[in-house]
Amino acid sequence: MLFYERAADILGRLERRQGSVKSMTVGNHYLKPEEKRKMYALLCETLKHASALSIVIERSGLLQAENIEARLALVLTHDLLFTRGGLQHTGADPKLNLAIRKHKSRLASELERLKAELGAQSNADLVPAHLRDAASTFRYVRVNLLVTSVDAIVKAFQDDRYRLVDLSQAEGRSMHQVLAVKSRVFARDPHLADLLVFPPGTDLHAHPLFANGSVVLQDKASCMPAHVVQPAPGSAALDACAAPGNKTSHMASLMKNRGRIFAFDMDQRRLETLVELTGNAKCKIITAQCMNFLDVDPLDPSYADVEYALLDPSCSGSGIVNRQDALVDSYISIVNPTGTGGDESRSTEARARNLAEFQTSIVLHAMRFPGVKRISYSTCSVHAEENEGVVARVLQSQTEFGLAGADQVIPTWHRRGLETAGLTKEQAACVVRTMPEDGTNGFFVAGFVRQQPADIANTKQQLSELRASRLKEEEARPKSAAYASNAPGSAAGNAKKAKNPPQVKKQKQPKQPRQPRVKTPKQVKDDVNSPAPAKREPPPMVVASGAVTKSKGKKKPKRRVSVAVTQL
Ligand SMILES: C[S@@+](CC[C@H](N)C(=O)[O-])C[C@H]1O[C@@H](n2cnc3c(N)ncnc32)[C@H](O)[C@@H]1O
Repeated sequence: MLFYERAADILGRLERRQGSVKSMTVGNHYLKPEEKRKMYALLCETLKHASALSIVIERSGLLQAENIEARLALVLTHDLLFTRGGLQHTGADPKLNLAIRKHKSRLASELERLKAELGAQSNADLVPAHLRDAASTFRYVRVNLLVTSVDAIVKAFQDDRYRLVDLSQAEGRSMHQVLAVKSRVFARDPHLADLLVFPPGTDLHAHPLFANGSVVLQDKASCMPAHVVQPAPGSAALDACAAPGNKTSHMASLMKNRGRIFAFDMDQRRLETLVELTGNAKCKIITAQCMNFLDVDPLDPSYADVEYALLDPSCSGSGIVNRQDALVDSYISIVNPTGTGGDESRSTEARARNLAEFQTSIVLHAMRFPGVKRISYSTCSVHAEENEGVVARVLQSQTEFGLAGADQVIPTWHRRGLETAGLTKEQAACVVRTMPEDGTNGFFVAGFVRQQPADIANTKQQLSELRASRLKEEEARPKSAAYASNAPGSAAGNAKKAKNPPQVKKQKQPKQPRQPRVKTPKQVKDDVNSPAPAKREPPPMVVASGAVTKSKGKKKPKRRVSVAVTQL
């Protein structure tokens, strides 16, 4: 296939949602290495300008005159009108190249006419506003208080020629005006004390302060849960769905590396990333366990002193501002304005329902830990069913916990919950939402606080009933269905993970002795119950630090962590 034909083919696949722009361009084995970036750029730009290009093509009569396919016309017209070099000579059949060039002046005059109609000064102004918004999310830098202080980091950025601006003195100017794209400025975040804000597009991945663990690149919304759960230094906390560990490391930062954090996740690879990331961030109080949280026994004495629970379970991710997704969605709405996604939207609804059930069960399970007194529940979803809906169900299902008041849940943040899905106006005011127009991802956070002491006898009874019903469900399920139902929270998924905890300890490699990076529940229990080694500080916990190969004095080769990008 020639270059433009391939591009048109990928557009068709994007319409059918058969993959992402990235996977079908930079991850496309049919493309030569030198073509991959070009193809990626062509598709992103064509998608961005698809609405303007479609109008120009239609008005020019190109499709009828040359009898060419609409997607092919889009990519060809893009390059013809929007790139300096024009059409790539070998990008299409020479006859087609010639035919399209014949229409250049007509297409160009239609483009100018459209710009005049829309008051657009440049081609960039033709990009719809909602796609520009997606690119305008601020970059947030969380200061790792285990390594440094906010003041020290502010000074370090100033020394690096970044200018500190005071948002409280902005006098009616929007944050986007104060922190304009490409300017070398930054500000202290007005809501979260350990956060700094940089203009959209700032890339600090190569900055030494990121490389040495002094700062973590984490979206603002994702920094809210740790501030809502507010774990006290020296206490014990749990993170139920922890990997890749951004919120876990944030809790450790707020706890000043004092106390302990039990971090659970059922995905071993993600948990290994957690161990690495939290190790880079110098966290020393995290015990990482590869487990389904729903299988963790709240009455296990190891967790008796756990007072705080951060719950950030899997969700639809509908709040994540991903430019490419936004581009594809927008393109599909142009080429298929009436939408033929009936089945798709039905399955989305069903998925949201299943997720909400799973999310509710995670919150209710955390409430069974007798010492837990404060919980944060969060999702990066904008669907009420996964957010306010889950909160309402949790409140209806038990009486020991109530909603934390608005004064405890990022009180200065303006956007609160929706008065919907069973929440009253007062309850909705207690929870927090963020949206892309706030310069963050779409996100939701609620806090729960214990109102009555735990009824341990009742909890025990509930737990044994729960286990019995899961076992029954598992036995009743036909074997062949096991894989499909291995979703988070499903009984089969739980049973599978619980029965086959990953054995990371690899004893059979005498040349490279390793300590287990992620401990099995039994190993963790042994650690918790065994006395602290005399010289270790802090003592008994499995430390999720990068230093896991101390034993033979050999340095472990540094692994690159691909997840260390703007983190959710
Ligand atoms: C939204 S991500 C968590 C992100 C993480 N809190 C952070 O800030 O880095 C959800 C995680 O939940 C894990 N998960 C899903 N179901 C789980 C379960 N039943 N028990 C434990 N972990 C689960 C997934 O593997 C995934 O890593």
